[in-house]
Amino acid sequence: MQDDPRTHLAAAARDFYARGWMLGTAGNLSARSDTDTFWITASGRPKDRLAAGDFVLVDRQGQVVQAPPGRQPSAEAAIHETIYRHVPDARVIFHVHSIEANLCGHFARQGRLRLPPLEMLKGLGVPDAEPQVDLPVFANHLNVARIAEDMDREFTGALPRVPGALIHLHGVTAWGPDFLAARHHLELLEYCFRYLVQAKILAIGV
Ligand SMILES: CSCCC(=O)C(=O)COP(=O)(O)O
Ligand SMILES: [Zn+2]
Repeated sequence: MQDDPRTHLAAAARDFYARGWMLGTAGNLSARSDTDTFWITASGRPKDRLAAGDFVLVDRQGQVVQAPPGRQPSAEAAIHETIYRHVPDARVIFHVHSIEANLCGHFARQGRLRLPPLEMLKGLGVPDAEPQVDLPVFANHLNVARIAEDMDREFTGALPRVPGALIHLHGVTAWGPDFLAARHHLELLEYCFRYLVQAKILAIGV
């Protein structure tokens, strides 16, 4: 059970819940296996107390392979499926709803949020001296399939330079090749969001 991805996902969810990023059942987490299936949180479950019965196994077409009674996959599973399809080394995906991520959506221009040129960007795979890096920002649609379609279109053109994407007035999604890397990527993006909000309050140009 120790190496069961569901155990790692539940631990990550408790951590993110404690940070205020997964309140009121918000967010969803997934981990891909070698067999082209992924475990994803069931829809509408409280993220501070996930158990094995709160995860659904789905295939790359979004079809349910294994589900505990009464559980449906996250309503946002199509977004995870889209990311796994486009990003070959993404094996873990974390989607959370922080206040700062949602405030930062207001700073986006033309579907892009310019990240602050911080040393921290190295942890997102950007080693440049004076980085000029944008995070893609997608419109939030009631129909999640439309968000996934927008992401599919964008990622078909080019993958983002950093392992993440923002959905306006909704939350951020970050990914990585393993649990630790995905968590670091999420933490670094959330750090950037906090920085941008504080910089705005202090009227510091970024
Ligand atoms: C209360 S959060 C609204 C839905 C959402 O955006 C989310 O991340 C959780 O949806 P899920 O179906 O994965 O529970
Ligand atoms: Zn969400």
